[in-house]
Amino acid sequence: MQIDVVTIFPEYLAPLRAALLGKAIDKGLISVGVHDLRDWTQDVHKAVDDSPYGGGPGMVMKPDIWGQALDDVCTDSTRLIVPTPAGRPFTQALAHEYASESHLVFACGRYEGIDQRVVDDAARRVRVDEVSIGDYVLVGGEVAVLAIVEAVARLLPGVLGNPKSHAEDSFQDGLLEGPSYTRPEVWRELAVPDVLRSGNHKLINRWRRDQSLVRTFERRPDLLESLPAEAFDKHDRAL
Ligand SMILES: COC(=O)COc1cccc(COC(=O)c2cn[nH]c2)c1
Repeated sequence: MQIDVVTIFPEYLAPLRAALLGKAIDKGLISVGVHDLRDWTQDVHKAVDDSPYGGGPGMVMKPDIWGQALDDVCTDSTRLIVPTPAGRPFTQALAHEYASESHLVFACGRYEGIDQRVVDDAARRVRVDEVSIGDYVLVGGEVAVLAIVEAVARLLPGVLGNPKSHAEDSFQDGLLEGPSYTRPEVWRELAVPDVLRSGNHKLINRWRRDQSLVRTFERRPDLLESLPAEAFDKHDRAL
């Protein structure tokens, strides 16, 4: 998979080459290109933003600069992803979709955002997703790109040590992951739940499922509502 990121802060993307992703890059599973948007400016001030039409605070990123950058970086098979607070939610399902793409391009917005015509024009040639990683406002898209790229890269075969660990991902069965424990058996007078040391895997799986359901009900009831009825067996309903 080829990943390209266009940003005015290329150094912000340095962590992409560290650790997990660094290994994936070394193995040739992913190749990452980081491009400085200012490389496409012609003026001495390398201006990338201007005042918003209609007035209002802040600045908007200029369409002409972005247009040239995306013309050079995108290809017909590109999936263009623009992190924005106004985007549709980035979810584990979308991470799986992105993991099957051959070329992801990320456009990092700053200030009050990118002139909307950049997205509208790009959508004439490539698939464009404006996605949100959460209901809060960051200063720019770079941090969101780090989060999205990590969520996608870990799904690629060969990137994670243990391929089975996706199967137990939170959201994999639409529920939140329950609590996990490791040695010691008692720590600061807190003991590991007995069932986990029983060796009875039928009971253990049942207990883990119950923990997931209770945690999801308590923390993310919205996730329960979006699950079909057949997702719950008779024991679940008894909870
Ligand atoms: C068309 O897209 C744009 O104009 C994007 O512009 C901006 C402007 C400011 C900040 C950001 C970064 O994204 C977030 O803050 C964000 C994403 N998820 N949750 C918060 C992007």
